[in-house]
Amino acid sequence: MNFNNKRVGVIGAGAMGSAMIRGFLKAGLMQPQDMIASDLRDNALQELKRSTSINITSDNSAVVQRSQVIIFAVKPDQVENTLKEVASSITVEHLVVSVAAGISISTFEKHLPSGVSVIRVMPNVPALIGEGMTALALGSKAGKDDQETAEALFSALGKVLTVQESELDAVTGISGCGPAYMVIILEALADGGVKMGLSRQVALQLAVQTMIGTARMIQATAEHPASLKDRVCSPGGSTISGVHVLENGGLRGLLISAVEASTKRSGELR
Ligand SMILES: NC(=O)C1=CN([C@@H]2O[C@H](COP(=O)(O)OP(=O)(O)OC[C@H]3O[C@@H](n4cnc5c(N)ncnc54)[C@H](O)[C@@H]3O)[C@@H](O)[C@H]2O)C=CC1
Ligand SMILES: O=C(O)[C@@H]1CCC=N1
Repeated sequence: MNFNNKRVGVIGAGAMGSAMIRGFLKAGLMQPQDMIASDLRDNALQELKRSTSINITSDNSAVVQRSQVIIFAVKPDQVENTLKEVASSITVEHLVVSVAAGISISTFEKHLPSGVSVIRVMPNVPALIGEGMTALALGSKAGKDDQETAEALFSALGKVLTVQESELDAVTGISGCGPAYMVIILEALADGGVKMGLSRQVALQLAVQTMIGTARMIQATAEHPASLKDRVCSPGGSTISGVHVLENGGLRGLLISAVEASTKRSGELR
């Protein structure tokens, strides 16, 4: 079986490239023989081959030749070189997908033969376990079929939204970068528990399940976060004492500034 009779190739098998590959396989969307990945690092490719059995190559053009959907997952500063290397062998039969932060659709369209469909997406690392968040934006040549292909591909990795390309830097600032913010919060909550005498293992388990449970509850009920906070804060109780410390420390302002900084930085990468 392969995905809608389309073979998928990934150029750049690093953190995000390999998370997507593993996510597609885990979701049963395609079989290992229908996937190919290229990278400059032989050890990364060998490890991917060992753990997933997908096809690997050090030759980016082999990915183009053997795939209908080509996902560019190299660092933003490597996109242009990689694109120039393979652009002439890409045809209108291909769908080009880029996950590179900040690299515009027009950069791709400028280098590719005219008529090639491009979709720019911003996934995140929880794609690895099917809990990803992906936003996608359509290039000028991408049609309904291309959108459906990309949505089917990325919905195997979690939730998918279609947005305007102009919104993708802000998407990057929240969900692209967000896993790093979330684990910093988790680690710090666990540190608090350790400071108060809990074992690291117990403290982390408490923090993780609290984050999952709270997020799932907001997702399931669409309750406003402030209303849930109010329900947890008993009058004169322990939560409001902790909330006071967070407000004094400016946690909200810090998180807003973090999203703003990531969004701006993403915009500088193009
Ligand atoms: N790490 C993350 O959480 C997310 C990353 N992204 C985007 O994904 C892309 C990749 O990021 P990461 O996976 O974090 O970086 P990474 O450094 O882990 O992976 C990039 C891979 O590309 C390979 N590479 C470099 N030049 C190459 C070339 N010419 N041909 C083939 N392979 C080449 C590298 O050896 C490396 O394995 C970036 O554009 C980033 O903006 C998007 C969303 C989330
Ligand atoms: O840090 C970065 O630039 C990439 C984009 C989103 C997550 N990681």
